[in-house]
Amino acid sequence: MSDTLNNDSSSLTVEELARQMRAFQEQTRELDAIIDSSSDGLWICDAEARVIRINPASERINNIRAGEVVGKNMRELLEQGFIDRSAALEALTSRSVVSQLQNREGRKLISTGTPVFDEGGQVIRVVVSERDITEIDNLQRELEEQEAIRDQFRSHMLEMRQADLESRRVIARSPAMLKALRQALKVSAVNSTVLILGESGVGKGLIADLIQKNSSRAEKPLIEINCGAIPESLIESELFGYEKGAFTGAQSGGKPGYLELADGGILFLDEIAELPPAAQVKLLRFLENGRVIRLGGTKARHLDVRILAATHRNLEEMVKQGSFRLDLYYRLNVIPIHVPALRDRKDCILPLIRHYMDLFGERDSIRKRLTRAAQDALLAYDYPGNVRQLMNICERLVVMTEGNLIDLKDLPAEIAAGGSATPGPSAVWPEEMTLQETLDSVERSVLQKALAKYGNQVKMAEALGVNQSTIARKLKRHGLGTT
Ligand SMILES: Nc1ncnc2c1ncn2[C@@H]1O[C@H](COP(=O)(O)OP(=O)(O)OP(=O)(O)O)[C@@H](O)[C@H]1O
Repeated sequence: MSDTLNNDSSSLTVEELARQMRAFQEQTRELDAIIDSSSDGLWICDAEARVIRINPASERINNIRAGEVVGKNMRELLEQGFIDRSAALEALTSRSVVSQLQNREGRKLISTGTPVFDEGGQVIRVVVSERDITEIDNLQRELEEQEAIRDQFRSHMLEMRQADLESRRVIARSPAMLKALRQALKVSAVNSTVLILGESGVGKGLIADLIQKNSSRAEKPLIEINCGAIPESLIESELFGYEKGAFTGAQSGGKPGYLELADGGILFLDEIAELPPAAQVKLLRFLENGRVIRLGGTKARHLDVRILAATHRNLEEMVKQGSFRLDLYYRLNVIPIHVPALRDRKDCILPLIRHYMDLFGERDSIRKRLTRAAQDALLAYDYPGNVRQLMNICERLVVMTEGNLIDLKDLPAEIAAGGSATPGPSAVWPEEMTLQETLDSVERSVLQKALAKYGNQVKMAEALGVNQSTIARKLKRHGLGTT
């Protein structure tokens, strides 16, 4: 004891031993914490493949308690069918890192066995880590299913569009619409980019179809995409395609974009004003050099695609406001075609109504006619939704009206109101007229309208709420004749 106390070197050794012991205990605690907190399962086996330890994640993943396997040999566990493959055994045999895909308790695991060597090169341990990839696998499958659905939807849309095209006829009577059609036919023959402008529902899509049908690319599909309907995050990959692994969820083999699909044909970019800025840049590049690089790729593909674009927005105004690129606007606006609003081509209204009433009537085997009053009201209406709205009105009238004759009362209220409205007394007082003169003028105008509508005094009296003798007297005074 005194030796130890008096001998400096031996007392140092004791302290050093104690310090080393503390350090060792600390390291062991640290190691325990790492092993126990790992979300991957860990198995530690000795050189004979006997299980020394498993961590809580492994207990969870395999649904076992450590006590059930610790002390047992992996060969034993394999024989008992407890596991179907052992990464530990293979790592021991091959003396190298081994990864295996395993199915356990309905879950998918990746097990990696790593041999641990001593200084002499002898294997002293094998550490096996297990990762549960069931969720990742499910997500991957879901993604692939989503992609497949999207592809199906895409080809379905193309098929529907093809069928739709075959049943479409362009009705045009007014000079402005005939001019637009002539322009469309003229540009069909060339390969220039065309920008089709006009309000929503005027028939811009129909003009694009007409150009395609009469072009040298008629045998190739017209691929149409609505730039406003594709989510902003997808539009670039949809348009330009992507290479394998370009982003999370990308199909493993990569995918061609609509531009590639339209190679040799025509791509119709509807609602072009909604194209996000990054896609605007890429489209401009394509229009300049005819080349496309898929997302995540490096290889440029040369494509022969004619571009038709359409919008109901004022692109010039958007350029001024900085929301649309001027250079792209110039590239697209090589040949602009303006499709007039329906209210600016009243001559087209009745032929369109006839066409659609026949079409829907034929479809449902119903034949209906419009009264004169209903026709007048339909002619006087403004059609903010243009031909698309007129089409819907016709369908509703054919399907919903009782009997074969469609009258004013059968029309939607906003249209009937416009048609039946006899102008009320003018709110503006013409200053050169006396009150009596103004009243007389209004009375005359009302009588004229009622006369035109009913044609006889009895019905006029009924409609205007006076007796027939009053009507006769007033007609005489205004010099208006009746039966
Ligand atoms: N002149 C026409 N003759 C017959 N049908 C027409 C005519 N113009 C438009 N239509 C029909 O009206 C509907 C709307 O037309 P279209 O989709 O071409 O309009 P749009 O201007 O492209 O509309 P949006 O800007 O909303 O895309 C279509 O069903 C189309 O067949």
